Amino acid sequence: MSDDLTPPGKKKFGNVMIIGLGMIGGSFAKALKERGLATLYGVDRRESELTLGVSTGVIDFHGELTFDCVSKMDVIVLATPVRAMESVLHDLKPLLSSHTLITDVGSTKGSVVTAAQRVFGYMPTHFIPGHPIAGAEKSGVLASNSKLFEKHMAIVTPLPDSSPVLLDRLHRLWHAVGADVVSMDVEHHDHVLASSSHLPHLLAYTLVDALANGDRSQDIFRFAAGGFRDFTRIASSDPVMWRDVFLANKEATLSTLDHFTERLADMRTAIEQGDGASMFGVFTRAKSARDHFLRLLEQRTKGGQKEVRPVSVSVLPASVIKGEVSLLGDKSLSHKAITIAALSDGVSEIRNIDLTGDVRITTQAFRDMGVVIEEVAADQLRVHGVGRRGLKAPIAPINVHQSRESLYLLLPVLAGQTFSVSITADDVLQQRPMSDLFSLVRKMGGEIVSEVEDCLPATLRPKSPTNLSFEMRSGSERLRMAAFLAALYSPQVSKIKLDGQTLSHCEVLLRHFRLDVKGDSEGFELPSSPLVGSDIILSGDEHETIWLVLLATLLPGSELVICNAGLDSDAYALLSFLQSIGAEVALPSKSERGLYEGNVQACFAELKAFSLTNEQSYQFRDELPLLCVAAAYAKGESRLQGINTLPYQYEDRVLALADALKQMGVACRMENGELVIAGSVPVGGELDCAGDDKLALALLAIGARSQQVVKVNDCQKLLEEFNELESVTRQLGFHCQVTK
Ligand SMILES: NC(=O)C1=CN([C@@H]2O[C@H](COP(=O)(O)OP(=O)(O)OC[C@H]3O[C@@H](n4cnc5c(N)ncnc54)[C@H](O)[C@@H]3O)[C@@H](O)[C@H]2O)C=CC1
Ligand SMILES: O=C(O)C(=O)Cc1ccc(O)cc1
Repeated sequence: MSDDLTPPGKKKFGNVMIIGLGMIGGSFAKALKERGLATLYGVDRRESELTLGVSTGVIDFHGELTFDCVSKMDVIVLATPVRAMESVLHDLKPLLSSHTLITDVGSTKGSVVTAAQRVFGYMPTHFIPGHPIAGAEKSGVLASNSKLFEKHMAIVTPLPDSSPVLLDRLHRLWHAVGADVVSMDVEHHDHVLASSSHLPHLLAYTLVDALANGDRSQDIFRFAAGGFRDFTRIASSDPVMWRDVFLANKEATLSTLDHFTERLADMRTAIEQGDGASMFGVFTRAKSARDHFLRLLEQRTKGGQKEVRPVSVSVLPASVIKGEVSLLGDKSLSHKAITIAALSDGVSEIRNIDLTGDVRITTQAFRDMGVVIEEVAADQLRVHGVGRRGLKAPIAPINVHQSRESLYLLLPVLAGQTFSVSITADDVLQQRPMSDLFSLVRKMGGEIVSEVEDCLPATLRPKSPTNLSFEMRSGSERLRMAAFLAALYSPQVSKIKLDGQTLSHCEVLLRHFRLDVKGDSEGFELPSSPLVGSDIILSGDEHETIWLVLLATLLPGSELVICNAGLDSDAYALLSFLQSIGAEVALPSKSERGLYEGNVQACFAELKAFSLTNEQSYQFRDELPLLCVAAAYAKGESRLQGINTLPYQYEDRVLALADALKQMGVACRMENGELVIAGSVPVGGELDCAGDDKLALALLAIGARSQQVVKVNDCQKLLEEFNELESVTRQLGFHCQVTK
């Protein structure tokens, strides 16, 4: 019978007996009872716990280990200390029938399975062990809490012969009290828990005992600060329970204790020798690992739901842009700089770096693989590079969450390491084919396996690398950087053929870190030589630069100077195109590094209508929404060809912008894949960017000279990507007002 089809009059899980009505048994009973899911019977060797159990509403009835009582149970839960379970099973054996699910909550699993095998001579199919990963340092039925298991994990450790129907019931039971259920094999469970739970309890008990019995114990406890209290809370746990755990999980505890003892000895040596660098390395890695772990835990306990508060941004018309600004480095450049610095030999200082949003994901991934990364200031990092092959195997899969940028940088780097590693992502990025990237990894000679072809999650296995020869079929800057990183692992020289964009930040960055990248618009040759740690100041965000230039062009009276521009050839070409249609823009000249670096200046100018060829539409695909706004304010009819041949995400964005223009009273239409926009003054009003930051900036630009205020909704992503929006616009004297 399925547990969901409960007959009328019977509770969902029927009769449940808890043997050992202490803190955990009591909490489980209370959770089921409060939810009306079962009739609860308690058994305990202490009568007082049962009486308290009934009077505080934790259970319905005293139970008994008699045939009459046991045979009517649907579920029996063993919740005594682990070493008492064998004698309980012994008492139960003659009373049991195979329809009853027997499970336990013990902190060790191997010993419970062995106990059952000793009692029954085999592992009964209806005994399926379990373990909630929730608890406290308290004990006894009065400490029970019906919410204890909510949003915590419950591990089940089925054996090959376990009854599938009863296993399903066990899952449902834990799920019903709010736990997330995971399945694990017994041996793995005991090793993992030995490290994550048993060792910390051992250390806490030993520390308190060592200090309590030392010479200065009075003062040590008198002057103990919060750290001591935090570290030793679990030394108040029940001694019987923990003695049983260490007797029951001897081998796994010894192995994690040995590993820890070695690391403690290293730390002792570091202190003895005054080796601050080693200490610093351990402390930074540990801090970042713990911060990361706490963030994950917080996400889990919040049910994985980040609270998203809708944000709108309004641009107030009749403003001007006046003044000088420096912009923060863009996020994609920030990801790249961290990656290259981590793979360099030696220390790099990166300034003007954007450390917000998903840049943290790339940073964390390298920290998880042993790179020490210090946050010197809000926009400055010091990266202690470990060399191209110096990363250490992470203890868990690398998770890129929702960041494609992190994924494209990390995958080729991981494929070049000598260890096996898995890489995963949040649901939105999982199961999305990324054939270009996976094929790049295979071209480097890497082995990558995934359940769904060319999708995450995936596992990389070390293989001997081959010389990379890669032809880019798109102008994607992300893939270009991925290919350059892949080239770092070729035995000799790599060749990368390009399609489009002559100069990008990718090769400029690599050259800055002393890699001799040779190449031109056709393609590149990269040597297999080390990267050298270097200091760098990242130039200002190009997309924000172009947006500000457009605003200055549209707003009469504007005079804008952006001091720290660093334009690649596409950004330079786009600003030159704006010049060609009438914009008054002064551009910096080419620096030695090949970028156009220095000041960009702009002031008001009247724009002429223009035509974009198919090729130009593709080249400017990232900035097409801004060009559509330019067309809306230009005199005459502009034509943008080849919109229907763009990759779908760019086409969608242009079409969304065309809709917004229509809504603002600007005439535009599609004619054979060509977008035609007739310049006129937009009306103003409320628009929605559907969470797209690039679209949001363009929609705000529509409001530059509109008749009424333009308010753009759904701007959370925009503020995440351009978190200086308010401060920069305020500094330049025009107002973007953020409302939550
Ligand atoms: N305390 C915690 O945070 C967690 C404990 N566990 C596991 O849960 C089990 C119970 O732990 P707690 O509830 O914390 O302990 P507890 O001390 O609060 O409860 C244990 C109960 O078992 C009873 N008991 C002992 N021997 C018995 C026997 N032979 N027959 C009948 N009753 C007997 C005791 O009288 C007591 O009421 C242990 O196996 C422990 O490893 C699992 C997860 C968390
Ligand atoms: O009190 C705490 O922080 C714990 O660690 C609780 C705990 C104790 C034992 C377990 O098997 C599982 C969880």
